[in-house]
Formats: sequence, C-alpha cells, structure tokens
Amino acid sequence: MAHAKIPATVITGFLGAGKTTLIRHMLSNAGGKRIALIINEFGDLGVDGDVLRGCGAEACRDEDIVELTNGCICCTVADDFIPTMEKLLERDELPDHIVIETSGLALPQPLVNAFNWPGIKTRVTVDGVVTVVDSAAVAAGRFADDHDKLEAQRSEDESLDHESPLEELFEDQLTASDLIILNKADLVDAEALRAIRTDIGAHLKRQPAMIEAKNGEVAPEVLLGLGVGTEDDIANRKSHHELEHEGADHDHHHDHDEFDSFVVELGSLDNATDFIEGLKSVIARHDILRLKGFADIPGKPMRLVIQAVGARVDNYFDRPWKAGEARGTRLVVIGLHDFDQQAIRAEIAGLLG
Ligand SMILES: Nc1nc2c(ncn2[C@@H]2O[C@H](COP(=O)(O)OP(=O)(O)OP(=O)(O)O)[C@@H](O)[C@H]2O)c(=O)[nH]1
Repeated sequence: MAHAKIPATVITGFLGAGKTTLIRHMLSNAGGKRIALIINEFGDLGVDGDVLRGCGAEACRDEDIVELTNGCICCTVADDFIPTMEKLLERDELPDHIVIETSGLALPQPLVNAFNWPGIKTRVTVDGVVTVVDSAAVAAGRFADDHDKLEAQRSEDESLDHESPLEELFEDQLTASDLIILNKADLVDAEALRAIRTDIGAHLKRQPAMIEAKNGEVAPEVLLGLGVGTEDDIANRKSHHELEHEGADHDHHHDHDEFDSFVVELGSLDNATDFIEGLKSVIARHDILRLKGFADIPGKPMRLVIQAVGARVDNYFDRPWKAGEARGTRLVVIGLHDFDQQAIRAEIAGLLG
C-alpha cells in the first residue's frame, strides 16, 4: 500500500514577528501528534532552537529538533535543507508532521520549490505556508517604503532596482503564504488591524485567509492540515527577485547582503533592569532590527532570555542553567548591513558599568 505523504508546514515571517512563539504554542497543544522541527535562523547563535528545547513540550523531543545554522535556508536549500530532509525520511520512526521555521530574512519560495526535488516529492508535501506578521511593526510603518527617499537614491544610482529590502522581503513572505497570522494583535487597536488587513489584501493577487492572534495562540488544527500542496503552486508566488530576472539568464543568487549580524559575549549582568533600559537606547540609536539571546544574572539559578524586536525588549527566565553549562551572556544582534558593529559592541559592553 502506498504511504500518504508526510505534510510539512513552512512558517515564515520577518525577524521577530513571533514564529518561534507560534511554534511553541503549537507544540504545547499538539494533542499527541509527533512533530519534527527544522529551524533556521540568521546569525551565529541558535537561540530559537534553544528556546523551544527550553519549553519542554512533549510533542517535540530533543532529537526531533534540527537546526540549520549554515546560513539562510533559502540560500542553502541544496546543501543543507535537502540532505536534512533526506536524513529525516530515513528514520525508522517518521514524524506525523514536519514544521519548518525559516529565518526572518528568508524568502520562502526556494524552500517550497525544494519539495519538488525527486527524493522528497514522493514522500512529503507542503501542507501550507504560514506567514506570521508583526502587526505592531506594520502599524508603525516599519515595512512601508519611503518612496520619496527611494526615488532620490535611484536618481543618484541608476542601477538601483530595489524597493527597500525590508518592504520587499515582507511582501515576498506574504506572496508565498497560504495563511497569514496577524500576530501581536494585543499591541494595536482594532482600527489598525483593519487597516493592515486592507493593505495586505491590496498587495496580494491571491487572497489567503488572515487571522488575528496574540502570542501565537492559534489552535494547531487551524495551522496544520491546510492540505494545499503549495509546491505545485509555486509558479504563482514569485518573489520580487524572481520577477525582476524573469526570462533573463540569471543565477538566482540571493545572499542577504543587505543584512548583517554579530554576536556579543559578556560576563554576568549585575543589574538586568538597567542593562535592558540601556539596551533600548542602543537599539534606537543604531536602528537595530533584532537582538536576542541569553543572560547570566549572578545568584540566579535560571538563565534570562532577552528578546528585542525594534524598540520593544522582553525578558523572562526560561530554564535553570545546566550542570557544566558555561554561564554567561550571549546576544545576537541583527541589522542592516551598514550598521556600526564596533560602536554597538562598545556601547553594549559599556552598559555593564
Ligand atoms: N506583545 C506581544 N509580543 C509577542 C507576541 N508574539 C511574540 N511576541 C514577542 O516577540 C518577540 C519575538 O518573538 P519570536 O517568537 O522569537 O519571533 P521570531 O519570529 O521567532 O523571531 P526570529 O526567529 O528572530 O525572526 C518575543 O519577545 C516574543 O515574546 C504577541 O502576540 N504580542
């Protein structure tokens, strides 16, 4: 008897939109489903995988979490993602469902296309692409292009064929989606949510369902089981990059060179409250897009998770430091490629007093 294909859900969305939070909620409510997770993130510190392991949900055991850290999943599909999937499919105990969290800077299109790879197409199908939107960031105009500024830049440099990298990515992630989650609904009012819906709808040819959520609280039955088979519809979801180079003999190279990241390592934080207040001003001064990691607070048995998305900084203790684990503070900082790494490093180190 032929086996049914394993459904795979792709979770995409810009940096800090709430992908990991959504997955954490899904795992805690999976109702006995065995879910394998493939997690990819931008930057050299695997924070998302570690946060998910820290939540100890039964649906996803440690061996079911695979991290792809060699770069952005859309650029390393052939070298990284396909071999990982093949290995997963060789296991004796196959998962009921596969969930893939892309990095916040990834284009979903090359990833979805990888499901047409011969060894994968017969075994797995894309159940759906779920795009998580940070409603607060959209309402604050983070993805809206400054068209006047862009025109001025274009008149100086004719080779510029791009919209702002943030706006393009945001649109490409929406273009690929089967379901849109307007997350962080707690941070905006009903009118702003309505405006976001209208605006997103106006940008899309297809009209995927949109649902509002806070803290990624969406029932797994809603997220999983869409049954779309997105890999067969990929031609209708082209990214800006693909559209620009359509027909041209062009290598579809996409290397996120508009963005950059680095890791800051520090000792322990004597005063976490002051440190976090200080971080807020460093983030604002340098327009840092995302900062996340773990901190060591002397005398505390638990490690502190620090999560910043734009100007908002959250922190919470997630789990005790393990015996033999090196305590310390490690933060990954992500921004546009021209941000001043040296100054940011110095200013963050300076917060320790
Ligand atoms: N207020 C509020 N905060 C949220 C919500 N969802 C997520 N967050 C917070 O937003 C921050 C980023 O959430 P993550 O789930 O890590 O976002 P992500 O999309 O996985 O981030 P990257 O992997 O870095 O792109 C965390 O501090 C979350 O607690 C929400 O609905 N409301």
